[in-house]
Amino acid sequence: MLTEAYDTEKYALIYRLFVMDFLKVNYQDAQASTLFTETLHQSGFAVLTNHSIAADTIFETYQEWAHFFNTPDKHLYTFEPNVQSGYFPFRSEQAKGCDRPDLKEFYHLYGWSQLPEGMSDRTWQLFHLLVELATELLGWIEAASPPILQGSEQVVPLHQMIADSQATVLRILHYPPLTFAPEGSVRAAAHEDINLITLLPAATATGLEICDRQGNWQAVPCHAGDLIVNIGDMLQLASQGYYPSTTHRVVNPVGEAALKSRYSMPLFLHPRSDVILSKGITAKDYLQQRLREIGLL
Ligand SMILES: O=C(O)CCC(=O)C(=O)O
Ligand SMILES: [Fe+2]
Repeated sequence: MLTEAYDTEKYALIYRLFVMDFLKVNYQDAQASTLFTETLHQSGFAVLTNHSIAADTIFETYQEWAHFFNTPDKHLYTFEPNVQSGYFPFRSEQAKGCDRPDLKEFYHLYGWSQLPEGMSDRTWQLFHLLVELATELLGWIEAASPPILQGSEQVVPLHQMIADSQATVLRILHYPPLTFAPEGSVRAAAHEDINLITLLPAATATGLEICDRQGNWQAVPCHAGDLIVNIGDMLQLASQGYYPSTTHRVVNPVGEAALKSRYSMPLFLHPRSDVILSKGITAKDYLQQRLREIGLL
């Protein structure tokens, strides 16, 4: 009887999610965790509104990084492949299976990295707020998961996967104005994220699209204050597909919009490198293989 009542309630929520309020979940809603985990299970993707991170903090962080990307000194921070921390110049990454580089430059900031000189600690504040929120959301995901994700002989529970992880990274991205011929490249070609979950505060411009279950590209609205959450391949693997990773891309703008930079800041929540994601595969081995595939190693 209990299961029946629960199922009816759950289906009402799913109905609300897909028919009335497409994939949006209000963090303050009493049923937020149920809605959130259900949409992630169905589509690997959710938009969180009314969450704890102030739009001003995000906007001011973008402003500081716009300044960084506009100075030649950024090259002093160029990353070393074995560390993967620092500045990644324009056209350094291409999506897995794609032979053309993306039209972006970015900076990778880990908990143990250094900020470029002269920057305030606002980015660190945002980093810690995002990690805190990501940890809470992963807790929701774990609680709503089938037993395999709550710990088994092979796989530890999700909250243990991220304990003391040094691999979580904030990627600050700049997509420059398209004042040149893109030669078949796009801002970010279709890909899936490598990590467990990604938290993506709304970018400064539209362009993000996700591939829905029918294989159609859907533009993701870009409202300041929204936080996009998607599942990455590591969680898809560890959950044996219960949480599917979402294919997404960033398309090239046309007209006036092409003359503007676009900034975005995904936080990639990673497990500790020794964590076993699936039989015989550690997070470290998995990540190394993927970094080679996208040209960063
Ligand atoms: O810029 C965006 O909106 C998305 C970036 C992204 O998908 C990535 O860097 O993995
Ligand atoms: Fe991505």
